[in-house]
Amino acid sequence: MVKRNLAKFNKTMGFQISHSNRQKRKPFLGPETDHDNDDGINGSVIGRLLSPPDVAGYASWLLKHPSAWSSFDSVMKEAKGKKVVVFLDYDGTLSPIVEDPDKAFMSAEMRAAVREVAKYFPTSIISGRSRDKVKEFVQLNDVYYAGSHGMDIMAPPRAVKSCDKKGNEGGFQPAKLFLPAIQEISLELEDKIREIQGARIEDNRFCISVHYRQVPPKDHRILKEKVKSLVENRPEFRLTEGKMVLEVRPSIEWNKGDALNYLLNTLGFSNHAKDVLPLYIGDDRTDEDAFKVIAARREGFPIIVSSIPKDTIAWYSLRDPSEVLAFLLRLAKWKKS
Ligand SMILES: O=P(O)(O)OC[C@H]1O[C@H](O[C@H]2O[C@H](CO)[C@@H](O)[C@H](O)[C@H]2O)[C@H](O)[C@@H](O)[C@@H]1O
Repeated sequence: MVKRNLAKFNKTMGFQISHSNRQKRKPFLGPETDHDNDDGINGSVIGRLLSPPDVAGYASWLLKHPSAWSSFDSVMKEAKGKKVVVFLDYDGTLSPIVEDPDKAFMSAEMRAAVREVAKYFPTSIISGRSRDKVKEFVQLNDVYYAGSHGMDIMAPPRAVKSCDKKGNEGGFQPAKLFLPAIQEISLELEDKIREIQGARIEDNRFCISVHYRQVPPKDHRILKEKVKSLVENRPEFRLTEGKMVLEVRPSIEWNKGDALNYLLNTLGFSNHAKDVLPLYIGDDRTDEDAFKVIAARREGFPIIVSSIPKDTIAWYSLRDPSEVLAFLLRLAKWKKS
């Protein structure tokens, strides 16, 4: 049985897989109650040993979300003669998930790969981090940056079409009016979680992350309850969950999917243009909003980064940031040749 599962797994990894999931996609089921164990921290490398049940589960998940790497040639056939526009998430996609959010550095190889991709395709990074922070990590000029889950967008000067009231070229900040309230709730959160060992707050400008990766598991529930109760009393905010992080954000209808559409427009591509194929790579729940936008277009490449089976509407998958790196290099090479 184990042998058969392993053989199936190898076959799945090695051969091209049909993309029949595109017709039979399951809807995204929304946030689960706990999101503690799905990020493969310390395990997110190619060649990680999977236990037999993992192997079988991952192999059958791969049939629904084929590897964008293994099926590269057939996937990219669709892109011939069309304009591919690249969107990348940061944490868990361009950098591995690490204990300390301040140390989620991107490797020099990954930076070079993104630089190479940006030479051939319009490229944007859409992150939950503050825009300044993600730019500090990425250190590239020729890409667009959208921070705070898309609530803080800045285009590079070469593609800019518009200025905001202060003359900031290409700037778009739909949650600007919330800034004073965000600062207030940030102080309240600090106060609420002060006593919980390991809990930390990250100021992402238009949203706030409450991290619990370093909180002892016995205290997770209490931390979540404290944050939830605070947000429940502030209707101008809502709560989303990421990888061992709670994210407090303004209750506006704006997410990574809206940012993707905004950037497509800024680049001069109509949202419905048939010759434009958005490619989005991301690993977390907030990335599902961007996958949803691509799925609604029925064309493009929504790619989830995961080394374990998970609920997603992405059509394709990559195991971890090292596969993302390999995929990006191949994408640039494909265009070059
Ligand atoms: O949209 P993203 O770029 O993926 O940002 C989402 C959150 O990523 C960061 O937190 C996650 O990565 C950390 C570093 O690996 C890890 O320690 C943490 O547990 C993860 O949740 C970032 O720190 C958050 O502010 C972002 O919202």
